Amino acid sequence: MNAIGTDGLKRQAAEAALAFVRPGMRLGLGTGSTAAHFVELLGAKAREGLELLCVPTSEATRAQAERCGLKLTTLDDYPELDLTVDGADEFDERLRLIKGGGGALLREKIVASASKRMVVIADASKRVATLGAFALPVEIVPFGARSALRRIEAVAQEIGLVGKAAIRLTSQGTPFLTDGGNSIVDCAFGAIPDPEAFAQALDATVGVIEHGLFIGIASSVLVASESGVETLGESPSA
Ligand SMILES: O=C(CO)[C@H](O)[C@H](O)COP(=O)(O)O
Repeated sequence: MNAIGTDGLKRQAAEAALAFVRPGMRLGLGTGSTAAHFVELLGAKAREGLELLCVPTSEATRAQAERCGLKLTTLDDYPELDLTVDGADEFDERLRLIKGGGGALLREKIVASASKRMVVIADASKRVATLGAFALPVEIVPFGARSALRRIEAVAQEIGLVGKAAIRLTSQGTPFLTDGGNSIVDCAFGAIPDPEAFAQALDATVGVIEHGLFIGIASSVLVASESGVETLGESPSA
């Protein structure tokens, strides 16, 4: 535990992301505890008169954004967004991410991919040399979930990844379902030396809807540590 605390660092990263926001922007709002700080800060700006239109990446974020007084829209009305700000479970020096710890990876990837820029906000504990210490979430169709899980293990093994994959459960022991009504498989395969190869293999696996490897999507990562907020990738003025 550091002096500021993890939550304080998340807040600092969220504050730094405000520098990327301009009046009139169409914004994607991420999901999770770090993104929640950003939504709260953005809500305060909106109440001061900043005009924005926002697309939430989950029902939880939608509810928070509504409470904060942010104006919401959809990708159907605005298929292209200016900016998405979201958290991550892990990131590396090439701005590759693991996301989906909160189970929102599908909408998060759709919204981020529809955005000109994706700014990731994180405390420094999320920074890794090699992705994979955090079990990779993979969203699958609930029908035949155990078969999909076996296929995921098999394609992982083909590229040298071995470990345990498990269908995510709630704290009550019932199957966890995403906002879209799908299941999540958490893949604890350890270090993923070639995330591109694993992403490609998962993309081609029957039953897989989407996975939490975000490659070539993030344009910046704002990393908060005791020594301040470091910007990896593009700065606000880019
Ligand atoms: O991908 C996510 C949700 O699906 C989150 O961004 C990720 O889990 C990080 O969460 P937190 O900011 O609470 O650490």
